[in-house]
Amino acid sequence: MTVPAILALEDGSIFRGVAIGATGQTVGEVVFNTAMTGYQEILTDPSYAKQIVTLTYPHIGNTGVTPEDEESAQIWASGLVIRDLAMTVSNWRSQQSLPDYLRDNNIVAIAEIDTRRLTRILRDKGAQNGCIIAGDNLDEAKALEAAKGFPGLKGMDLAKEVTVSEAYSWTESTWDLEKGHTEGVDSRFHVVAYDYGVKRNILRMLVERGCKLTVVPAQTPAADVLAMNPDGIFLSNGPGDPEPCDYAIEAIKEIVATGKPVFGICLGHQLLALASGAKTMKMSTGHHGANHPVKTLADDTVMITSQNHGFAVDMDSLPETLKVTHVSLFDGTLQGIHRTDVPAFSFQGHPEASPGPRDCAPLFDHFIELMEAKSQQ
Ligand SMILES: NC(=O)CC[C@H](N)C(=O)O
Repeated sequence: MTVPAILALEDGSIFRGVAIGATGQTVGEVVFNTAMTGYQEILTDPSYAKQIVTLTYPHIGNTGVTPEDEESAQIWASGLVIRDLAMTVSNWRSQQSLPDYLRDNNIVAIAEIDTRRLTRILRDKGAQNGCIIAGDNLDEAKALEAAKGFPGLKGMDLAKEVTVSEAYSWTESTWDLEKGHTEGVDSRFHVVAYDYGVKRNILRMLVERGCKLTVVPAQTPAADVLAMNPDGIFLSNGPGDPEPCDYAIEAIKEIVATGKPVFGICLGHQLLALASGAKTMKMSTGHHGANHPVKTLADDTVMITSQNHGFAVDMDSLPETLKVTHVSLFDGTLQGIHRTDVPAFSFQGHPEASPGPRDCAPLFDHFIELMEAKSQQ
């Protein structure tokens, strides 16, 4: 039996469709993601907290879901909007269908939506706050009111909400076709990773490169991290606005001052920039997809990258100690920085992919090189 659903945007647009997840109501910032695959990794990326994701690829659900592809312990996206749900699941790794997975996780989702019309609105007007209601007796006015009532992500510190409560160690490495997820061996470096909403594949790619990982809560003071005497510190991705995360900015300032190697991804990149004296801003549509060209300024090469961010570091605000290393070829925004005075660098996109291309995996190798160089001093 089909259950009806509606999506309302703060600009007054109403879309009617069918529910493919839980019944009920959800609100958040509506953003579009252009990746053709990886809906499960997208849903479980903690950086999507308080966001409703619409996928521009029209046919979704055909490969089902598997616990092996979870990027965190739960779905963090506030909702899902798609054009067409696959009628059948066909993949040897699948353990559950997408609608069952959404219902089990109590996620409200809507299909049969004109996602091209929706994406044009988001592209032209910028990300919109929105509301999905799924169930009988749908009330458009109520959905519109809820969409308008969502305060928006600007000024919202979500890293401290999605982080873990206790520190833990992580030993799982990357996925192998024959072995599944492997365990790390021969760890050469101890890395403390700040969890602002970390994606598992980042941790796996560090383990794969010989790191022993201790993952710590977002609000862990720098002194506690330094007391563990790490070889390097990693700053994770995460949801919300980086600017209000004053505890993180403070801790990063202290850590960077020690001269220990630091690597930041996405929110971690923005926080390293803020801790170095730069400014961040809210973008209009943001970048969400798996095909974004990014130029490496050092050698004029182009990487196709995975992206998921709605804030960016303001290129005009960089202090002298920050050198630009990467720029987006879609809109010229800042994609990477390196400190000129200490071994600290960061990237705005997602080198861990998951989903997406692996062109920028060498950024992880650069972190290892910095730790190697430091250990030889
Ligand atoms: N993936 C991320 O870490 C996102 C960073 C930040 N929340 C943004 O939207 O820009």
